[in-house]
Amino acid sequence: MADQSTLSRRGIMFILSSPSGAGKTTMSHKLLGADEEIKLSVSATTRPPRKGEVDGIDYHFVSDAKFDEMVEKDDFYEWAHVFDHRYGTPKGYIRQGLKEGQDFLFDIDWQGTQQLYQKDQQDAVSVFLLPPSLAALRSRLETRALDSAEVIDSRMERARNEISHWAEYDYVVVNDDVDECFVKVREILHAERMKRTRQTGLIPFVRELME
Ligand SMILES: Nc1nc2c(ncn2[C@@H]2O[C@H](COP(=O)(O)OP(=O)(O)O)[C@@H](O)[C@H]2O)c(=O)[nH]1
Ligand SMILES: Nc1ncnc2c1ncn2[C@@H]1O[C@H](COP(=O)(O)OP(=O)(O)O)[C@@H](O)[C@H]1O
Repeated sequence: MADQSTLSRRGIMFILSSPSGAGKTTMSHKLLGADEEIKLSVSATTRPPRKGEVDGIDYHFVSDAKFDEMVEKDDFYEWAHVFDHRYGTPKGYIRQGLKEGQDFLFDIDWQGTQQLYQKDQQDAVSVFLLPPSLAALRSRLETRALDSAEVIDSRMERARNEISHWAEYDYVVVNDDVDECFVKVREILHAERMKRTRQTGLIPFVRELME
């Protein structure tokens, strides 16, 4: 007798986007800590590490020359210019992992989201986080205290442009209270795992059921 959790399914590319400071990193860390079935897709970036960020865990921090070389060798699933730097998703093990039922979490912007959808629509699920207000967004960037005033100003300028892409996402969640937002993000992931089209183990299960 199979119980549903043992039925095979395809993995999900679970994408979290938001304007900078709205809470993607916070939600990602909570999700990775609470859910054993999802792994972070670690991006490569030419941006310098922030205090507390670890190479290979938060990002692969690479030089401009190394990033050029990776683009040249077609090492990226997708890449984009964001702010003054480049960010990209290394191809690596993602395709194979999805086939084996591994879920991946992507903390990427709207440009990367569009590219992933073009490459693999069936496995992508995208969630856009909104701040409760622009004043709250600025205050979060200031409280995080990891960027200079100049960088914060440029991130606030970009916020309106990023927010304008909200309607391209499957789900939109307002991150007002952290815990409430996290419950919603988890519910989305749980429900998406149950989608009939992802559950490749259903056909043999139902066949056996009917015999
Ligand atoms: N397209 C794309 N965007 C990325 C990737 N990695 C990170 N980003 C986006 O780049 C932006 C800046 O990220 P970061 O410098 O870490 O600042 P944050 O917005 O405060 O987390 C965010 O919108 C990220 O979602 C990637 O691999 N591809
Ligand atoms: N719902 C929330 N209420 C108050 N502060 C929050 C909330 N969500 C995140 N934060 C704080 O806001 C700052 C920016 O969040 P972060 O997750 O780094 O955003 P992003 O990754 O989208 O740039 C962090 O200091 C984080 O602790």
